[in-house]
Amino acid sequence: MNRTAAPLVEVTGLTKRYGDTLAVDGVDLMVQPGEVYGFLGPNGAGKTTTLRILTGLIAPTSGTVRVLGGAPGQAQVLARTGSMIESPAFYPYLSGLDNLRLLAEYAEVPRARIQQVLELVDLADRARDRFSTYSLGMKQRLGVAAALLKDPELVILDEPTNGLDPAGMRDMRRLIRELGADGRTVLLSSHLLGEVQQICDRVGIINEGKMVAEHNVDELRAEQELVIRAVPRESARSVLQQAVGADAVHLYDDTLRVKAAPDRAAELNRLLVEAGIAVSELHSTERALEDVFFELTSTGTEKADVG
Ligand SMILES: Nc1ncnc2c1ncn2[C@@H]1O[C@H](COP(=O)(O)OP(=O)(O)OP(=O)(O)O)[C@@H](O)[C@H]1O
Repeated sequence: MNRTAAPLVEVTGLTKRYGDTLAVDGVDLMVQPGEVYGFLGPNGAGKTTTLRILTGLIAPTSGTVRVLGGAPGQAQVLARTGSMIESPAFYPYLSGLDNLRLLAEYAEVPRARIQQVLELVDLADRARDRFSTYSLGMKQRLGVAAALLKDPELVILDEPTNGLDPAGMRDMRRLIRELGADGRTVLLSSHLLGEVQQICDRVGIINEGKMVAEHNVDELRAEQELVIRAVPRESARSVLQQAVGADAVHLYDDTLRVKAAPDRAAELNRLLVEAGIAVSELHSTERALEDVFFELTSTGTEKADVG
């Protein structure tokens, strides 16, 4: 990630008011080149409103917004930005391919690019089928394909996995990770902490229009706990303490809780088994978004840019 280059998205003191509703309340947000940034918050937190402002669909009430060094909605900014805000609109009786052809013509994108984006989103095989026959996951992927037509530097996706079944979610997560690995900058919104943890480098948490925290995702991951049920328990505790440090292991009910990322589970399991300890349960705790909010808000509003 290039930290010295200018941020692709720079938002300061952003506010949007709808009548009496303050949908966005003084949000600061920076997205750096090459990062996958997750904008996380419950329904109604102000995510869609913020993304609509960033793509020039609506104007802010106050605050400054720079996207790719320009104002949102400017032609040269739009040319370098791909977005999918809410459900993408396509002609149901046209194929995915024909829908993309129309968009490519409008955006003056060479036709050869269409095949590339269809392959990127894994829709090449079904490209000639009518849009109306697509699963929701395929419809969303076509939306991402459309967003990628201009080969944009910045991709903005509003709740890209919303409403998808587990397989559809997995495909979409994989696709977004690929976009990030490709060096593209991605800003996505989600209400699912687990999803953001799997896809993003950094996460900004928004609640009731305000940014309550901004974190490097590795940090959030490090805060996760593994739950381990093993006998004899004291031997298990000492094996785990040797592996991850005494402070990172504690007893809760009749399980051991270990502050460690889920990807250490296999290694810890192996250490326990090698020490002759019987492990009957080992899983990571799914920290609910509400828990994270509770922790963040109970100690006052935190805003720490750790990127
Ligand atoms: N066009 C509008 N007119 C009036 N109020 C609106 C409008 N759009 C959004 N709001 C309100 O602004 C607040 C933030 O909505 P927003 O859609 O940005 O939240 P969100 O975090 O994207 O949630 P969701 O995932 O449910 O879309 C909500 O209280 C919503 O009701």
